[in-house]
Amino acid sequence: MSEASDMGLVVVGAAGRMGQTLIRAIHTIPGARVIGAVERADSPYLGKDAGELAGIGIINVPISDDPLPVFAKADGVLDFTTPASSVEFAGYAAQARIVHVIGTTGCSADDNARIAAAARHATVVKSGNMSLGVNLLAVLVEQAARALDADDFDIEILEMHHKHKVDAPSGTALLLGEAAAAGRGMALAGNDVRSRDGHTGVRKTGSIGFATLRGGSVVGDHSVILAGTGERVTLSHHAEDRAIFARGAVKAALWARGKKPGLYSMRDVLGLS
Ligand SMILES: NC(=O)C1=CN([C@@H]2O[C@H](COP(=O)(O)OP(=O)(O)OC[C@H]3O[C@@H](n4cnc5c(N)ncnc54)[C@H](OP(=O)(O)O)[C@@H]3O)[C@@H](O)[C@H]2O)C=CC1
Ligand SMILES: O=C(O)C1=N[C@H](C(=O)O)C[C@H](O)C1
Repeated sequence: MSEASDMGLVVVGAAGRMGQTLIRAIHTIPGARVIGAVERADSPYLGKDAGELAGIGIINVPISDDPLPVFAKADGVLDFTTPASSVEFAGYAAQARIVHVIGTTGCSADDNARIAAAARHATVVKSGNMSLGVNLLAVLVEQAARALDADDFDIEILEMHHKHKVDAPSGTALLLGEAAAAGRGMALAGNDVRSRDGHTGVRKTGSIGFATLRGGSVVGDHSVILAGTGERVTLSHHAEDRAIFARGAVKAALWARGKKPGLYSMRDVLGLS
């Protein structure tokens, strides 16, 4: 049963894997309701009911290709789409002065700068992973990296995702890399090794390596390995259901409602900062 005070949310990319998972999640969470659903102009799903597509029955929200009128009547937007689309949606969310939760990964430095600029007017929560478990893992990784010296322990990050994923390393792997770098008191940029092939030479002390696996239907597996001489510490997270990301995104939207414009992280939302 929805209330007049419920947060009205628009799901962009409503027909996608996360879009449909979000529609189902919002349906079960008190205080939020779906008031709009957006897809690309040439989507075969335009005009279809977003609830029916997501398998929860008709919710009287047709999928539209025109974000502006939908954003104008919304309190927030949940966005798991593509980097270019998220930059565009950030501009519209800023115009409408609403909450924008961004789960999209693979954003360039330029994309992130544009989103940060939009966050002067919109309340933006952006994270490479919206789950409680991964954000707790990031805190643990930071602590472990701080406790285990770079001269004694090498940090490698391994991730596996389904065969449809288009970006690498995953947003989560990069988030965990940032946490490890913060624990070591250094920047990730310039210390990351994103792939290895051929005669690479020996490992550079203090670098953070990434390895990417893709296949099948894996929702998302991440391991941070701290490898010493004669011992290894491995900190891992295994996502079994996309609902963990969707519930985190709705939690972020409800948390951000009424907060002043700015760029926030899931660590802020979860009180783990
Ligand atoms: N932060 C987190 O916790 C998580 C992040 N993600 C990230 O979310 C993103 C989406 O993942 P996933 O759902 O698997 O991908 P999908 O490809 O299944 O879904 C993306 C959807 O967005 C649509 N879309 C693309 N551009 C636009 C646009 N301009 N306007 C409206 N709709 C658009 C796509 O349509 P079309 O297919 O027609 O192009 C598609 O339906 C990825 O970057 C992924 O890494 C995923 C899970 C968790
Ligand atoms: O594309 C996905 O599916 C996922 N993407 C995010 C990432 O890049 O880390 C989060 C999650 O692992 C699923």
